[in-house]
Formats: sequence, structure tokens, C-alpha cells
Amino acid sequence: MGMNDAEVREHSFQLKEHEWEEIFNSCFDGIWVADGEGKTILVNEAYERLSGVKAKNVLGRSAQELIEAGVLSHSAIPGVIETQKPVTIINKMGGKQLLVTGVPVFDENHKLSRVVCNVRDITQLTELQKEIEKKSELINHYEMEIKKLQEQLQTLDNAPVTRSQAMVHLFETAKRVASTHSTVLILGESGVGKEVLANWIHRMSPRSSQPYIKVNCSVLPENLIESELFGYEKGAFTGAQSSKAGLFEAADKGTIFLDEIGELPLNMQAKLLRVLQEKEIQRIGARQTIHVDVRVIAATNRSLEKMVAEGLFREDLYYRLHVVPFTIPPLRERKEDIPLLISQFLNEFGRIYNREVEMSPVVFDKFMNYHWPGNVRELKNMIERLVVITTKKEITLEDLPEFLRMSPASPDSLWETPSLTTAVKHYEKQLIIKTLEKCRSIRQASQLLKVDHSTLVRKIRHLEIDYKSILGKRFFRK
Ligand SMILES: Nc1ncnc2c1ncn2[C@@H]1O[C@H](COP(=O)(O)OP(=O)(O)OP(=O)(O)O)[C@@H](O)[C@H]1O
Repeated sequence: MGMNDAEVREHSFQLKEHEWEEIFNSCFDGIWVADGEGKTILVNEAYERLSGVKAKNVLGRSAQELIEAGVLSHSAIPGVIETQKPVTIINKMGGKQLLVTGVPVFDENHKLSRVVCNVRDITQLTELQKEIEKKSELINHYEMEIKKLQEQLQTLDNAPVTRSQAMVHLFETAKRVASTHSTVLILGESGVGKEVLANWIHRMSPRSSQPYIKVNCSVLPENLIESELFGYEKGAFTGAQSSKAGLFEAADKGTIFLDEIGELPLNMQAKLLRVLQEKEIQRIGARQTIHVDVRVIAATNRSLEKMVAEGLFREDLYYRLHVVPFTIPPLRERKEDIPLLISQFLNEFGRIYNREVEMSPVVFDKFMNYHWPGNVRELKNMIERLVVITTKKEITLEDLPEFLRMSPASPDSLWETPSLTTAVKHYEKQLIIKTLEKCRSIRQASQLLKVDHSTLVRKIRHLEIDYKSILGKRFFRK
């Protein structure tokens, strides 16, 4: 059985005075004892060590007095006397951070008789805390980095968004081709995703960690194409003050994507053929050739076959590029992809513009039935525009631009019955689009439709028909 309180007290009293003193002085924490008025009665050796203040300089003096004399900057004692409750403060002394807790001791009349302060060095603790804070910041930073890398890995693994049989098959074939060195030619109307496929082939290829250089042949000025692609030697022409490597050299061991290859001038086509055949380039003004190991992916929305027939594209280059051709079908021929793309772009722009927007069934129906002459790019731009302009949670018919609002719904759509005027307008628009698709010019279309040229121009404007892209697309049709 243990002792009762009185026995405990009696037991402690057996300690001699010097033993109390030893215990007091061997405490690792500093101890400061003051009387009820705050006058210092005792300080132990640990306190002297921690604070650098000598006992003889503080004994008999009150905390307040010591603060005023500049011996202490703070003390817990005045707070304990005032509140008659324990008080904790942090004090900086002798280059250390000290955690001071003052506790009141009361006599049998409940009068404050002593204030006992415990002083602990928390310098190391604070440093450790700072260290932990720094480390957890670092962990946060690494976690974000890992998340970013995971997202990047996901896009590397994921094939571009598609569901249609034709496209799934196309991407599967492209994945197999990616592992070879073959030159790839990607055909398809503007905006179908030729660049998306080219990117994917590079990412899926053993060259994915090597350079990937994209060149849009239609935007390079004709007089700069050669120097851009093949580079030049110092003094090759006025202004060539130093030698410069071209894009083919920059793409060495990697992939070069030549977009809009149909726009490459004939003399450059000859040089490109040489790279494909000999795997070497010659900088302008150089005598030597340089070996390059570059995989070429070319793309165009023009019919190269037709251009060859018209003498605008070299036949030998055409066959050299045509080793593995991919033709991406227009969006109107793979409508199964539309729902997937809608949801992908609603999410993507929802994230960018911080909006959660849905699409009403009527609008969805319009999207499914529209012929999307600008293909995925047009659909993507349309969704971005709608996400930006709509103020509601749902994109509704009123948000659509007129040409889309007026486009026909699916024949079995139950969402709405168009008025006769709307239906006639739809029919008129479709008829004009179909006719333009067969023609070289508006004039030719007006002859087929048996209306004046000016009447047709007016209708095209009124019905917001994008005649330029419709007439332009003729290039692609064989
Ligand atoms: N399958 C797809 N999944 C997701 N986004 C796509 C897909 N196909 C195309 N896009 C998007 O549509 C837009 C047009 O695609 P891309 O630039 O690849 O078309 P393109 O055929 O190369 O066009 P152009 O002939 O005008 O150069 C891009 O913003 C692209 O991200």
C-alpha cells in the first residue's frame, strides 16, 4: 500500500537542507523562486547557466526592478502576481530562447506566498521546429512535382481522345509505326488532329527523350526556309557573321514535324528529298555534308496527289513521304467522338476558367448534328467561347451563335420542333453548303442554284456560311 499525503510530506522532510540544495542545483531546468511580492528568494545553478545572470545580482530584488534595471527583458512573475494564475512567456537571453513558466504557490490563507518559475532552453526545439517546417515545405514542393510528373506521364500514356473505330485503329497502327524509323505522312482536313497524332507518334517512339522540332512550312518566309532548315556557314551570305545550325541538326536523334508540307517550295522539296534519302544535310555555304539521324513526320491538308499531278509537288518526294500514310477522317465522319470531345473540352476549359458548366440536351443535339467544317479545332474553340460567355451553369440554345443555333437538329430529336421559317432557313443553308462543296467559286454555285451571284453572296452572309473554308477544302478532296 502506498503512503498518504502526510506520510509523503514527512518522508520528504527527512531530506537534509544540503540535500535539498543539491537537488535544486542539479535540476537541468532553471528554477527561480520569488516571494508573494515578487522578490527573488532563490535561483538555481541551471538558471545562471541558461540566462548568464548571476544569482547574487538578482537575489532580494523584485522582477519588476530587474526589468527596469535592464537585467531581465521579461519575467513571468508580475503576470503571476497580477492574475494569481500560471503564466508562460518566451524570453530571449544570452542568445538562447527560454520558455519560462511561472506558477503561483498559496499559503493556508490562500494568499500568494511564492512564485516558482521553471526555465527551459527551447533554442534547439525552436530550431528543430524551423527545420521541420522547412522539411515539410520541401515535402509539399516534391509532392506537387510528383503530381505534375504523374499528370505528364498520364498524357504520355493516354492516346488522344477518341472512341470511333476508325480512329482507335489509326492510333493503334500509329503506335506500332512509332517504334520504327519510318517517315510518316499525316493527311486530313484542317483541325482534325494531325499535329496531335504527330506529337503522339513522337511520344510513343524510342526517340521520345530526344528533341522534337516542329516546323510550320507555311509560315516560314521563302527566302529563310533553307537557312532555317539546314543552317549556314559564316560568310555564306551578307549578314552571316557566324555559323548557325539548322532545325534538322537541332532535331538530330529525334523527330522533326514538318507541318503544311504542301507549302514547301519546289527547290526545298529537292533538299528535303536528299535528307530523307542520304540522311545528310549541307549548310548554306558549306563544302561538307553533315550526317543527321532524324525521323520525319510530315502533315498537310492539301491533296499531295493532286499537287503532284499539277506539277506543284515532286513526285519522288511524294513517294518518299508516302511510306506510311495516315488519313485522319473529318469529325463529321466520326460523330461518336463528339460526346467525348465535348466532355474533355468542358472539363479542360472549366478548369482553366474555373467554371463548372454543363451542356443542355438541345445544345448537345446541335453539336452532334453540326457538320463541323473546322473539325476538332472548331469544336474546341466553340466550347471555350461558350464556357467563357455563359453566366449560367448550363449552356443553352440562346448561348449558341446563330449558325449553330439554326443548324438542323437530329431528325428524331424530340427537343424542339422548328418553325417553318427556321426549317426553310436550315434547308436553304444546307443546300448552299452542299452546292459550294461541289464548286470552285461562289459564281459557279450561283449558276448551279440558278440565282444571281449577288443574291447568293447576300444569302451566304445572312446565313453566316463559312464559304472560304468550304471552298478551301476542295483542295483536300480527291
Ligand atoms: N483527338 C483529340 N483529342 C483532343 N484534342 C484534339 C484531338 N484532335 C484534335 N484536338 C485538338 O484540336 C485542335 C486542332 O488539332 P491539330 O492542331 O492537331 O489539328 P491539325 O489537323 O494539325 O490542324 P491544321 O491542319 O490546321 O494544322 C488542337 O487544339 C488539338 O489539341
